[in-house]
Amino acid sequence: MMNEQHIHGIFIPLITPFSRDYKLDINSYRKYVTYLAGHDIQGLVVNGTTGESPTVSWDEVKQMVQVTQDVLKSMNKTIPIIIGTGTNDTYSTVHRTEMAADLGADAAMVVTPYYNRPTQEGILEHFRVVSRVGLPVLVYEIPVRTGSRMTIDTIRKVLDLDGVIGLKDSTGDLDLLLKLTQYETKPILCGEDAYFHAMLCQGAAGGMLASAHINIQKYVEIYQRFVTGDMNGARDSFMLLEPMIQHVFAEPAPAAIKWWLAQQEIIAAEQLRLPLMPLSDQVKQGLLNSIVS
Ligand SMILES: O=C(O)C1=N[C@H](C(=O)O)C[C@H](O)C1
Repeated sequence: MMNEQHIHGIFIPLITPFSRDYKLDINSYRKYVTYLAGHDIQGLVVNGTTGESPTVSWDEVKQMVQVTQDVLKSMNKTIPIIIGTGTNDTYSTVHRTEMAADLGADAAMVVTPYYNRPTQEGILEHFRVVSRVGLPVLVYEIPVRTGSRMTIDTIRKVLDLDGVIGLKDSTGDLDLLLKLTQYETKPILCGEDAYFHAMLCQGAAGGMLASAHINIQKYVEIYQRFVTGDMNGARDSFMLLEPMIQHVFAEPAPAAIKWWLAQQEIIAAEQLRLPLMPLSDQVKQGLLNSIVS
């Protein structure tokens, strides 16, 4: 299982490949995970936002986790597996976190509860109850999707919970990060791709970044340069990625990532589940033009 020391470097939020008839394409998934595991990454996340979690069943999650474990074992790799278990219902989140533990996950990623508009106290209680399951919890704050936002005081209290090992911060709020990292805090991962370099500068421990699919090695290199003190090199390399990142998120993710993976023949089809739609031709062209090697 993971602990705070494991939260650093580049984490890949996995897509869920579908066939043309919208079924889980497990053969593509196997090939895709084999490809990813060949890189110097610190974690794989099944059933995150990039995995289209609102449209994926638990049975499909289970199949993907088992294949991920098989692939890693056959490659003799020990990359932690994090499973997205968060919902807006505390008790179903507890149940899914228990099932994730049974599947052998190394941690659960739990999003701030959405839709029911809980109070700060309710959000804290949600994380308190889920953290007692015993599977380490990575808290996922993404107000643009959840419609609910933790105050700095709530984030500190949530991070103080025993079973919580860190935060994935997709707020894009550098001031928040600065306030958190001013004092001793559990590790914080950047979850807002365009801010990766800026967040490293403000004390982030790494990133969980869908855009890293396009050039994993480059992201690993930026992180390595940063932690070894080559600040200018890290910044210059990241600047070259920025136009690509803009295109990846120009339309709802993970359309661009799936399209690119299908182009590379890493997965068979770029298929998304509705209501997500395929990438437009305009963004495909922009993305191709913006990719640097
Ligand atoms: O899959 C995720 O988890 C990610 N979430 C962020 C989002 O949904 O906007 C972006 C990040 O690249 C990965």
